[in-house]
Formats: sequence, structure tokens, C-alpha cells
Amino acid sequence: MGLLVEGQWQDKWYDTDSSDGKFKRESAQLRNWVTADGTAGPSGDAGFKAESGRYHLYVSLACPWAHRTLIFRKLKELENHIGVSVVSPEMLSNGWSFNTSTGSTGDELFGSEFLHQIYTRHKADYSGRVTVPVLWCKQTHRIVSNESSEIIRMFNTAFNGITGNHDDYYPAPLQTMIDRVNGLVYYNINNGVYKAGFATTQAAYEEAYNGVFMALDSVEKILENNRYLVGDRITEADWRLFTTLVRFDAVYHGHFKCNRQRLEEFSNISNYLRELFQWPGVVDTVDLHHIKRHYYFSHNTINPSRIVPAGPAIDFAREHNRTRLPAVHTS
Ligand SMILES: N[C@@H](CCC(=O)N[C@@H](CS)C(=O)NCC(=O)O)C(=O)O
Repeated sequence: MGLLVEGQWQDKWYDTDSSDGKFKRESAQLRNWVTADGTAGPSGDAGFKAESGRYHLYVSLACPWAHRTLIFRKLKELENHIGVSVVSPEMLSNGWSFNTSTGSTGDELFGSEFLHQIYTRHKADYSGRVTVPVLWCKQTHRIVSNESSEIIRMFNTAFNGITGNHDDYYPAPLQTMIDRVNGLVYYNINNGVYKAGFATTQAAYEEAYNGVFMALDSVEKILENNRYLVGDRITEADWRLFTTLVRFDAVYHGHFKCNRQRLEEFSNISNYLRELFQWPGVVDTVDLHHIKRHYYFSHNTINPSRIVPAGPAIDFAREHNRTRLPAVHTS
């Protein structure tokens, strides 16, 4: 675990001393957009036109942010158009690695040893954390983006002309609502579990813990009468929540101490989670071995023994009751 400082790797854990024990996530720095015609997106430079075979994704199967991009690649039928390299779940003193003996596919483009070499290939004197996901452009030899929330928006529309898949997970009439729900879910749940897990004071931990369960209680209520988070169709908001939910009982409940209750004890959330898990193609994006191995093995300030728990035994493939609520298709 560490970061690049002017192109040099430094092995360093997160600094929480200057923030009263609170974990502060660094904003992603690389924010260009792939667009259908190569014009600039909402931020960054123009010149990244959607083309088959031009882009490559670097992901961890353990990471909830990277997981979003894998789900969108799957749902939007981009697998034959955008390649993927998977890092090892073990994120140790050199950060994310391409060690094939511990579960990486290897770096399919350059055969690098570590992900930080992709960042310095992009910019030799790069400074900042080396995070997944990364969307790489093979034509310009640059990182397009390392921000998952924006990569999924690109995948949602930019390649529609190539794939013929027009399913829309961020439809114009629902955007305001989706943004509002994303805000609550990101702050309290997606990032909330990390704020609880990486807190180094009791007060910072409890504040995050309370936020996690306040928001889960609200989600449980929403899902009582609504099939999905924003009305009766599945949207980006659901997939952004899903990647945290699917890790919750296996990792966040124990390792990050979010243990007021397990998600299995929330009736609506657990049924909803199973529906999303069983969505066509999604199961292929979930790897609980990588998930557990990453958190319990890599965070040695939290779990120095590196013992990976054997449980819990949860069957996400068992029946759910969500068909009792109406739903419409995304496209
Ligand atoms: N804003 C980023 C966050 C990505 C992120 O923090 N990824 C984690 C893995 S779950 C990571 O690579 N952390 C390495 C580090 O912080 O050094 C996104 O959503 O794409």
C-alpha cells in the first residue's frame, strides 16, 4: 500500500493523523472522457473517441469501485471491445501487482509487475495514489480516467453505436433523482464502510458506523414499496449500491466493524441484493475469493495475522421475492 511521489513509489498507509482519525479519500486525478465522436466530455481533454479495441481496463475483482466498471462492461456488451487485466487481490508494499501466482491475469498490455508502472507510463513524474479502476487508451498511451463513477457513464452511452446496445442506466428524466440517491449512498454506504474501517479514533469510527446504518435503514424503507432505488427500473444507482452490498456480510461487517447487523437480516435489502446478483451476467463479475483475500490479507494495520475468515456461508443464488413489485425494462 502506498503512493507515487514524482514518479517514485513510496510505501505508506493512509494518513489519518491530520484529520482527527478520519479516513479522507483522495479525489481521482485523471478525468478525461471517451465519447462517441471524440469531443471532450464534462471534464478533461478531447480526443478519446469510442472505438473497438482501443481501450483497456485495469481492475481488481476485490474493489467495489472497479467492480462497477466490470458490471457496466458486461451489461453494455462491451467485452469484445474493451480488454481487461486483473490485479492480484494481495495489495502489499508495492501496491497493486500483476503477480499471476496470487491471482492476477498479468498485465496484458505491457507485462508490468505493478500497477504503479501504468501510472508512470502515463506520466513519468506522476504523484498520487495508485488506484483501480484505470481506463487506458492504447492509441495515445495515456490513462483516460481513474474515476469509476465517470467510467460507468462513458460505458453507458459512448459505445452504443458500436455495440447496438442502447440500454440506459442514467435516463434523462431520472438523473436528478439518481444523483440525489448516489450522494446519500456514496457518502454513507459506499465510502461510509471505508470511513468506519479505516478510522483511527473511536469517534470517527462511530460517526461513520452510524451513517452506514442510518442509510441502510433508509434503503430498507425505500425498497419496501419500490423494486429499485429510483422507481421501477434498474439504474446506475442500484449498481453503485450493489457492489458494496455484495461485500458487506463477508467483509464490512467483520473487517470494517459495521456490525450492528448483517444484511441477511434486512428483509428487503437481502432480497434486492439477490435479485441484482442474479441479473444476467452479473454473477460473472463477483469473485468472493478475491474480495475476502484482498481486505483481510492486505490491510495489515487492521488484521495483522492475515487470517482470512472461512465464512460466512451465504447463497446469493437462492430465490428472492422482488417480483412482487412492478418493474420496467431499462432500454
Ligand atoms: N475514486 C476512485 C476510487 C478508487 C479506489 O479508491 N480504489 C481502491 C481499491 S478499492 C484503491 O485502488 N486503493 C489503493 C490506494 O488507495 O492506495 C474510483 O471510484 O474510481
